[in-house]
Amino acid sequence: MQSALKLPTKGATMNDAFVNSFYSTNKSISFVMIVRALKTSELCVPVRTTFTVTREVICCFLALHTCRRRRRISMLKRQRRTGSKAPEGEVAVDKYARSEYVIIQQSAPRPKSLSVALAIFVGSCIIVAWLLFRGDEDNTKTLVFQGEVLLQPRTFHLPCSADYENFKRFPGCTPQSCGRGVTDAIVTREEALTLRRLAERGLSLGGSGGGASILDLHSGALSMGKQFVNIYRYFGEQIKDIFSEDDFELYKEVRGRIQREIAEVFGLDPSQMYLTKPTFFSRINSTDAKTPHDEYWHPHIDKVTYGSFDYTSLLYLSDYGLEFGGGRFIFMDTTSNRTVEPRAGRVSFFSSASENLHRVEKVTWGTRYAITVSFTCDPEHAIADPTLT
Ligand SMILES: O=C(O)CCC(=O)C(=O)O
Ligand SMILES: [Fe+2]
Repeated sequence: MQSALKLPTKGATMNDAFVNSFYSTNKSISFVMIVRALKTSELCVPVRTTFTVTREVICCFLALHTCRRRRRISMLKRQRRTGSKAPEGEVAVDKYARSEYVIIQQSAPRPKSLSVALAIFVGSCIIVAWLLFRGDEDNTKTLVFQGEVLLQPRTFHLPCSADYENFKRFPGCTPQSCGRGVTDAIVTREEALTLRRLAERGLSLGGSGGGASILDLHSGALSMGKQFVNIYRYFGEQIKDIFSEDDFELYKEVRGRIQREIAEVFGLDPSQMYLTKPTFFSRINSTDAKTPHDEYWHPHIDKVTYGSFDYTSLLYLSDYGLEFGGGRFIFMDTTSNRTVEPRAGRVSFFSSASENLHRVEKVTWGTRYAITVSFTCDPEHAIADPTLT
């Protein structure tokens, strides 16, 4: 934000120089550079907002202080000229009083404007902190913002639910410790956009009449109106004009990276984890649902909904807030909701039982693309990576 505030440089005090440097586009001062870097970087919006607000407050503070000081200096000069006595509390202007830099030794109590500026500064900080850290009415907090870039996984550990006791245990895979994680470091934006083009091409062959369409490359299931068709059967050899071997290779490669990341975070043996079904691309827009298949927003537990899941991962292929509104992923914890804002290339993963009850917000505008990639510990539920042949 470029402010109109521009103090004259002639006769400037130290504060003038400092204030001007905040707003100068030419002078290089490290703080200005940092602020500018923050503005253009992909750091989260609240951080940028905090910096902007703080910068504005500091500038107001300095400007106020400078005005006050100038008033006092001109008053002292006037008193010298007219020979009148300085008021109680004011002190001498030193021998450089007529030069450009004026140093005043203050014995007077702190001027009122300083206290006011300080109060404004502290008040603004409190308001900004409140805006940043308050929850919504339903106590919703954001785990990861779209504008953040997580170069290290952000992980959260949770006690495992009792659900796992009802299933056979597989050493090296069955969750000992449960939780969730998000990372932007294992799939690049370019890879995500390539996969999104694959989803767009595939889904353009069909698509639900409601807001949610899926394409499952493994089973071939594609939403079509109010039902599903099998793309491999329906389109036969034609499918090779739509998808390439490279597309399937990329899918396999990305799936492998996600598997290794989950294994690392949960302390598992990746060779004991298997891809399971369903594993599918989703495309969601704001069209009203026509069938229950379109109702993606209901709270659910993946292990209950899909049976074989032990670990769920979601690879997002589009950006929340830029390409669609709504559509945030919400973990529904006992006393609060935690959201993940989708970002192209972002991978969110979690243990699939009831410690991770979740839902997706309704998409309010635009189109949201994602892939659900799921893993099981049970070799009987394993599926192979999808292939073209
Ligand atoms: O797309 C998402 O963010 C979540 C989808 C989901 O919950 C699921 O596929 O089970
Ligand atoms: Fe789910």
